[in-house]
Amino acid sequence: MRRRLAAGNWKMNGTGAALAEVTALSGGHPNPQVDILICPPATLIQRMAEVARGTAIAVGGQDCHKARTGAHTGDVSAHMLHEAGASHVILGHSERRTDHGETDATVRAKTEAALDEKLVAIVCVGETETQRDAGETLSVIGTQLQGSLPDHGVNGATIVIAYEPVWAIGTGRVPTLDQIAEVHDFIRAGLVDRFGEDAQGIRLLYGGSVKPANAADIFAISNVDGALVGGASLKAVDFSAIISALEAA
Ligand SMILES: O=C[C@H](O)COP(=O)(O)O
Repeated sequence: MRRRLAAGNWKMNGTGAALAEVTALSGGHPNPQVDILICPPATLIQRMAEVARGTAIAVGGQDCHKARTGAHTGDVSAHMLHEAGASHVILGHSERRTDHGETDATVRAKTEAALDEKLVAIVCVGETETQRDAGETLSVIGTQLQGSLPDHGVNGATIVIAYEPVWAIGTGRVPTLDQIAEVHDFIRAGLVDRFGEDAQGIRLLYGGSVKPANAADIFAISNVDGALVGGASLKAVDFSAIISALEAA
């Protein structure tokens, strides 16, 4: 049985004042029936880890470099994230793929670096609207998965997959429940085909305009084990409602 996961991606939002949201969230969920993760900007990871210590909230990064140390101005390594108190890292988010030209090979190298540091890697995949309209969704997802995941060390304790249709991120548009189910079933089958029965333990998150109002319907879908939430994770009141929906699913 996979323990469900509510993950918040704060993206480039949040300064010190936002740590109050973590305190509010932990107060509302002292003993949650699901895992809760927040991935703040790198500048807040250490402080958030201190605020979250002793609570049920885990803290993660939004990216890492493939190298452990070195001359890479502006980058943060998996080793540094771990040392700052992170237990997870989001990799291959479509905003990284677009803004920073990250390829599947880049994501794979970063995933290997994360696993080396015992960070859980949340590997993101998703099609653009053009690709969906062209009927390419499953082939795009399959290619991204094949290229972004290492051949070894992939199981439910090390990897989470987030399916995020690019056109649904921050737009208020959400695929139909059948469309989400189709992709999640496809991802599960592909993971089991490549990694064997261990892949049954890998959690699959849906991401893209998840809100309190649509969370319950999405969480009722087979092979949806939680969500990667952007905008609605910034305020404890919204994220809390999504967590409660996941607990009830
Ligand atoms: O990582 C999170 C996703 O990009 C979803 O963002 P959103 O919930 O604001 O659409």
